[in-house]
Amino acid sequence: MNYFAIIVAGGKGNRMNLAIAKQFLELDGKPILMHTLEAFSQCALNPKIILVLNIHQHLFWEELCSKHDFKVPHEVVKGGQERFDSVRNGLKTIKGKAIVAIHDAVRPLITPELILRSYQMAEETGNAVTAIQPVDSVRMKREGQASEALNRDELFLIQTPQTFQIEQLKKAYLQPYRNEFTDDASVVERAGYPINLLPGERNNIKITYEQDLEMASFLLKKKGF
Ligand SMILES: Nc1ccn([C@@H]2O[C@H](COP(=O)(O)OP(=O)(O)OP(=O)(O)O)[C@@H](O)[C@H]2O)c(=O)n1
Ligand SMILES: C[C@](O)(CO)[C@H](O)COP(=O)(O)O
Repeated sequence: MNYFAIIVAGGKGNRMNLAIAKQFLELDGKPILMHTLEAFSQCALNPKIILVLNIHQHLFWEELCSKHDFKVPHEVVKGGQERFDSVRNGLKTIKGKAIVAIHDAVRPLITPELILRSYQMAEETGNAVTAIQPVDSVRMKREGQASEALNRDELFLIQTPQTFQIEQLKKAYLQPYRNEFTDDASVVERAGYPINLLPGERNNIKITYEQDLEMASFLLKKKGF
């Protein structure tokens, strides 16, 4: 079997509100994105890595790779307007039978072990979407209505990697973009495939705000990565 990883890094990091997109910010002396690629390069299945980057950042990335003597093999593909478009661009480069993991560049604490489990489960069952359960109580509030308690035992917080047999992804990503497509599972589910959840990791945080970067730095030191 052929194993691929599409690392989506084509975003602008608007919520972080810094001059530089968050995937290039330094974490323990090197860009966040390099930690993420290294984790995939350490997966026992040796996936081929496709990195999706905004076209205006390709040269900057090359410079960063030289500066940090970064040697993890990868192919660079141009990003799109939405995360959905970036994934679709990455997918276009993959031909033939494959298992494809899609992962946010800004989740650098992902472990090679979870990546491996994700490929194994997707190969056996069609797909594997990593998720953890909430520890806080949860309420739903619809406009004009009072808030309502939800049963948190029935709720899951979805992470990446989200890993699929390529047939599912190719069919799903033929659909036009919809606002509710916030991840790959929602796209594949709408194409008619049931989604299988795989226990994720609490440290696999998505760096969205500055506090997340501080937390990632702390967790990295603690784990002695
Ligand atoms: N057009 C886009 C938008 C997002 N992403 C990637 O998808 C992942 C998750 O997206 P998010 O955390 O929302 O990143 P940004 O879009 O950069 O952040 P923001 O929404 O705050 O602008 C990130 O690795 C981001 O680079 C992408 O490849 N292409
Ligand atoms: C894909 C994702 O990380 C799963 O939790 C999430 O949906 C990305 O959302 P964002 O708003 O693009 O960060």
